[in-house]
Amino acid sequence: MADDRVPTVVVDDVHIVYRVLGGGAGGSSALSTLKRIATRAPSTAIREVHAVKGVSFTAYQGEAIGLIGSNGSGKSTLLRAVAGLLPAERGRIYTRGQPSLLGVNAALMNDLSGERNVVLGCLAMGMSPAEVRARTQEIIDFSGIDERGAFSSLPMSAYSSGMAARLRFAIAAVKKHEVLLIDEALATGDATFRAKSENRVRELRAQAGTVFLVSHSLESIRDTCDRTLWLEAGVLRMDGPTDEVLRAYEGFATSDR
Ligand SMILES: Nc1ncnc2c1ncn2[C@@H]1O[C@H](COP(=O)(O)OP(=O)(O)OP(=O)(O)O)[C@@H](O)[C@H]1O
Repeated sequence: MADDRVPTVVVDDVHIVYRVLGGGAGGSSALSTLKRIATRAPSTAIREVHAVKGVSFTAYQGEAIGLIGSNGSGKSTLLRAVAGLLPAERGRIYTRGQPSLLGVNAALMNDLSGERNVVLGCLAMGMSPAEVRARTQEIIDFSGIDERGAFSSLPMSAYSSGMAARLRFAIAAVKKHEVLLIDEALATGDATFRAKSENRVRELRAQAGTVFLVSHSLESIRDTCDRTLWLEAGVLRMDGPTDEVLRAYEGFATSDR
């Protein structure tokens, strides 16, 4: 059967390893350091964390893919690697266009007003100044930050974490992304905003992009994604239709492990 789907992300046997200073065997106390210097032994104070272990999958245009798994299973790490922010130790990641990572940590400037951050964020995403001017109000309205006062003219440092996350989401979601990576963004904000942002994810998906969503809210994943990847201890345990994967994951999460 001919496959006419367009691949947007190909992850081929990817391993990601963090190296942490000061966590190695042999200790990092003054005595062990002195011993090492005296014996000229190489420093052992680097510990490796093998966060993603041989993960492979292909994502296609028009798909919304959920990423689930226990705490520390490697979901955020994999997303950051797809965004090009972390190098793969082994294996390869191919992407169509530059994926945009929309995380709760997306960089905005705390000292600047929400409105100025909208302008900065849009320019950074490659929009023209005219386009930015035309869409600034729409972004602020979508974020809802002005619903309880003129917060858009206040510095971001005056925002609650939910308000800041909503503004970040509104900025990133205004643009059509070939590959949009969302890390827990939908978990922030209140129920009304969550419903709005879930709708926006559906729209982005309809515009033929690929959306990845990392969330601990299985409800969000169920409502937004038709395919789900389940990571456990860095290993891809299951990749398939959301309903099937969630059923297996729920069984795993409630069983005695
Ligand atoms: N900057 C870092 N340096 C060292 N180790 C890290 C770093 N970030 C994550 N890790 C480790 O990598 C592993 C995977 O972490 P990651 O944050 O990707 O998991 P996650 O599935 O997103 O977790 P959660 O559901 O808790 O957000 C964990 O063992 C974590 O301790």
